[in-house]
Amino acid sequence: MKKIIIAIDGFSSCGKSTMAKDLAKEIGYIYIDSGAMYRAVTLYCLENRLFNADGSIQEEALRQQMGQIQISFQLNPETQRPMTFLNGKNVEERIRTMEVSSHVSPVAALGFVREALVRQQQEMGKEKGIVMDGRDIGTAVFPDAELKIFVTASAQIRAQRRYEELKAKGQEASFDEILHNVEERDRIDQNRTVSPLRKADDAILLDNSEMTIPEQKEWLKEQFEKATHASH
Ligand SMILES: Nc1ncnc2c1ncn2[C@@H]1O[C@H](COP(=O)(O)OP(=O)(O)O)[C@@H](O)[C@H]1O
Ligand SMILES: Nc1ccn([C@@H]2O[C@H](COP(=O)(O)OP(=O)(O)O)[C@@H](O)[C@H]2O)c(=O)n1
Repeated sequence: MKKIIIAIDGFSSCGKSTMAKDLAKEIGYIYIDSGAMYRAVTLYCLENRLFNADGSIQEEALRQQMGQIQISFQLNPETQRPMTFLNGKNVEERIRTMEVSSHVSPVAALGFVREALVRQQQEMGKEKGIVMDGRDIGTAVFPDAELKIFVTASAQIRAQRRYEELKAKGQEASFDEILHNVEERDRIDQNRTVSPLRKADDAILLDNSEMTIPEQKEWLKEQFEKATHASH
């Protein structure tokens, strides 16, 4: 069967990666978490002190150093989940911290950062057979993707899901801090000039507020079967 490109965009912490990973595993596609790439660049900025005291970014320094930021993914054999590597170091844990979450959106709003990462993302998908989740996959990275999903859920539910995720990792953070970060990131992501977060006209909208993980997995598989069946 012809391999396609599947783009899963949407708001922070609604379950995009979970759905994308589950489907990719089931149909034997590559899975790419584009958000992890923006988080890795943000971690690089934190580790190389490219943030000023007021939280702004030393943009020129970062632009000069973009060529030295190598991001790659390796599958964790135990969990079958991808691990994110920054310049050869496994940073999967660190990129998920609230420190990175509270710095990533301004980094992701920089045009030269987006150009560099989108080029890499498009390279990864050139053979198709890929599921990629993020904010601009169906609008900017793969506008011709054969299947586009846009996921949303109430901010409260999304914050609750992230709260439980961090708690399970032993990264305790207050629900209010997480809710604020989720809403703040969505506001910045939707209002930036470069590739703002928005639903592609041909994307299928899913509000998974009331859906369980198995239900959303089933729903996505059905969309995939329709898309590949229709494309014969
Ligand atoms: N439908 C759902 N119901 C409850 N929890 C969910 C659901 N989908 C995902 N989750 C959980 O919510 C957290 C965030 O999911 P994730 O896939 O990382 O979201 P995103 O990729 O949109 O940020 C994870 O802990 C995940 O297990
Ligand atoms: N394709 C993408 C993916 C993420 N991002 C940025 O990276 C941040 C983190 O993305 P993420 O998918 O890891 O965030 P969560 O939805 O997991 O909280 C987002 O808030 C965006 O600012 C982006 O601009 N474009």
